[in-house]
Amino acid sequence: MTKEQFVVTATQMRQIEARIFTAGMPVAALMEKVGGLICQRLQAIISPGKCVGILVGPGHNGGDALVVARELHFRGYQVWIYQPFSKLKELTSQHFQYTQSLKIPCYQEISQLPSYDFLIDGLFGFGLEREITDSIAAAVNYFNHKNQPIISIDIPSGLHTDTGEVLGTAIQATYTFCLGLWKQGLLQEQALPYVGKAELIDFDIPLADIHAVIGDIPKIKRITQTTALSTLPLPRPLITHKYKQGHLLLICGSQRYAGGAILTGLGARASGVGMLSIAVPESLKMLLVSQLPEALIIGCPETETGAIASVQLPENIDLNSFTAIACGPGLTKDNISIVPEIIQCECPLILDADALNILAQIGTIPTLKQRKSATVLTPHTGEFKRLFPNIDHTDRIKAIQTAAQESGAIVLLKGARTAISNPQGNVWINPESTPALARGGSGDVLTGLLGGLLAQIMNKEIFIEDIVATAAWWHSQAGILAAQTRTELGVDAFTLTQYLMPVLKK
Ligand SMILES: NC(=O)C1=CN([C@@H]2O[C@H](COP(=O)(O)OP(=O)(O)OC[C@H]3O[C@@H](n4cnc5c(N)ncnc54)[C@H](O)[C@@H]3O)[C@@H](O)[C@H]2O)[C@@H](O)CC1
Ligand SMILES: [K+]
Repeated sequence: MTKEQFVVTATQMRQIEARIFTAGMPVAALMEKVGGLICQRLQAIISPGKCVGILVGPGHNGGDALVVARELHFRGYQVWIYQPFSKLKELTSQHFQYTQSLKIPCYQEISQLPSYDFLIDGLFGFGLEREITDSIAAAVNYFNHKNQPIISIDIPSGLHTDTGEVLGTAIQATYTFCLGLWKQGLLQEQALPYVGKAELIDFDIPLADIHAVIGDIPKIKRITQTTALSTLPLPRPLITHKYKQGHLLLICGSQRYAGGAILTGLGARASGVGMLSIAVPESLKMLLVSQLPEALIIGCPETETGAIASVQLPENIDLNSFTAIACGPGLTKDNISIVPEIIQCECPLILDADALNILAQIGTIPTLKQRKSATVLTPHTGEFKRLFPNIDHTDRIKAIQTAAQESGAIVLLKGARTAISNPQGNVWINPESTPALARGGSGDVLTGLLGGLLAQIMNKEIFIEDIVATAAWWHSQAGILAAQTRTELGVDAFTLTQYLMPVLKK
């Protein structure tokens, strides 16, 4: 595993740190090393001679900031320090004393501060334990309103290290240099407006110490390009045929939402699945044939309102003929009997969109308990709340762990930081996405893509959860690539499907 994949809480980081110190690494030496690495990155961002304000807190986050202040001072930057605390931790205090002997200007009141080009935020790191209040809160708000770039050391001051919640107020960083290992809070959706561009500063924590604290197989992992591309493109043997490369059944669409079926189909197409069958209301059949000529389109009897009344498969085929089924996009809730019918299948099943709304209506847990094989639920926040009304979702990671455990399903909670949990509580977080994907139909594309990937892994040694994580990564990377070429407003769901392949070619 690479360091980029690990995610830690404040407690875990403290335990890892303690192991390194117990093993003999001097605390001051580590701070010096970290400060030096931060400086190297800063010099690439801030040109020489610029004025840099350094915000110094009472703990070791402030200590890091003081090492940075001293180094930038010697590298020819105009540095000043804002340090409003009466009591500092010992090491921090020593560094502070030295910066004062160097005559680096220091201020305690924001009213006295000179102007600046950049700000380095070393107020609080993972030691923040309560809300920021009073004059410190006022200072944080003052710096945020200045609209000058801020670089936060470890985590924007004011964010909860684990949940990403704002404790009182928080620095809105332009960049966050996360130290050593990714802090869980930086990957939580609510932290996003504060984190800016986040990068990891690796300071050589021994793998043995990481594993000793978070286990051999970490509970929470960041999805990275390396992990995603370890399964993509799915390998194909030289001698094979279409049915050996997966047979996916999509159950989707209605007269009201015909486009959802097409987009789901196009997502599935991009997965490379060997055979694609799509069950839609009979009246949509020709439309689907014209859009997806390679797919077997199954016209189903429809309700008066134009929804699928029942899934009628061709002769010699039943639900167990497929290697995966995905159900939901564009279904409507007009016929709720469709979900109890589909969950009888013995292959992996994805439930999305209206299939989730129906599931919420008929009872999530008792319905899913009847399933014998894997189920993947792909709700957005609104659907999640309907499915699991009793689960507090302030901490999205905890929420999906609880949901997955209660339901026995793999839960993929969509959002700016899509997160996935399996019933054992193992979590995968997608660390990169784009608001360009906040658009009708983009979830349908994900369902098709995921379905197609799931259908193909049956005889391969790939875990379902890993392929779910891969699908989330692939989908968001396609959105990012499309937004880069077409702007954030140019990524409609159809366009998105056209950028899935280029992600892999890149
Ligand atoms: N984990 C590691 O291995 C390393 C950690 N380092 C730095 O050390 C930091 C953690 O240092 P600390 O544990 O000293 O913690 P912090 O520097 O995050 O701050 C803790 C201090 O702030 C005070 N405090 C907490 N909440 C407050 C509030 N709301 N208002 C006012 N005061 C408050 C605490 O009493 C304590 O004195 C990391 O974030 C990182 O920057 C680095 O120096 C090097 C290596
Ligand atoms: K900070």
